[in-house]
Amino acid sequence: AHAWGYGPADGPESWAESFPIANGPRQSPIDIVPTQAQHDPSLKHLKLKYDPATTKSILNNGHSFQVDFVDDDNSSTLAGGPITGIYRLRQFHFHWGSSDDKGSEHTIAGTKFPCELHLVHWNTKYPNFGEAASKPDGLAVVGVFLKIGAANPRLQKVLDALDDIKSKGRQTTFANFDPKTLLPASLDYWTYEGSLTTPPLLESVTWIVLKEPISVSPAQMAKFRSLLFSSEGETPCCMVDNYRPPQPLKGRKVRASFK
Ligand SMILES: NS(=O)(=O)c1ccc(C(=O)NCc2cc(F)ccc2F)cc1
Ligand SMILES: [Zn+2]
Repeated sequence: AHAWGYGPADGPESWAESFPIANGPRQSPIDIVPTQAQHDPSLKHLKLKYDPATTKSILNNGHSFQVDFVDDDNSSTLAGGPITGIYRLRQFHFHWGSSDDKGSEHTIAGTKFPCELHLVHWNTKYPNFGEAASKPDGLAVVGVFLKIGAANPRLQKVLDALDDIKSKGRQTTFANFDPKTLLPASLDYWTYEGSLTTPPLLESVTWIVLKEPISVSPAQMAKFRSLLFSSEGETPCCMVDNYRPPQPLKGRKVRASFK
């Protein structure tokens, strides 16, 4: 079985043993260098349409926690931006650190943020998420940085559900949540062709990383860090530092939607 994690024995430095694509040509995350990104005036604005009624559940999957959405119709979709066609929202999740000086997967000119949100969408030209995940244009993930500041009331609704999913495998219903409330005022973004940042590391993701972060308070970060990687009954292991470090750009261009 491909048991992987973020520890010294099963972490990002050893993923290539089971997932050789880890050393592939379009791996994620990357360090985004704003001065080297090229403004592309042909990039469209992002069109996000999310229906809170599609919210299904919240799950601790042992690597992060995710809010899952019903994706059997086009109620919650992403279009425009660098992508062609319509992509359906499947789930969103986060990556974070054991302290506020690290935790994000993408970095901006070497700057790490304490947390990063990923909204995962799949291309409706394919029959389902699993099929789409194996195609070069199959997925689109919107990344949003979180920076330490005032408490974020919209985030709090998600964090209040974490007490019910403390350990790996725990899942509970979660309803009527609008992920748009987690987005910053500006939808300016950088975009590049990349991969899933966790095994199976498939090179099927068009990354759309928003320039403007949203806020999170130190107390709210403590809530993220109260989750466990471990299952109930196992030796408790805090869910922290569940981020992959930046990967080689290998000649890829990063485009900016803004000047
Ligand atoms: N951090 S990230 O946004 O890049 C990311 C997004 C989704 C997944 C995922 O769905 N994994 C499970 C999974 C992957 C598959 F490729 C097929 C099925 C499946 F469940 C992994 C990483
Ligand atoms: Zn992610």
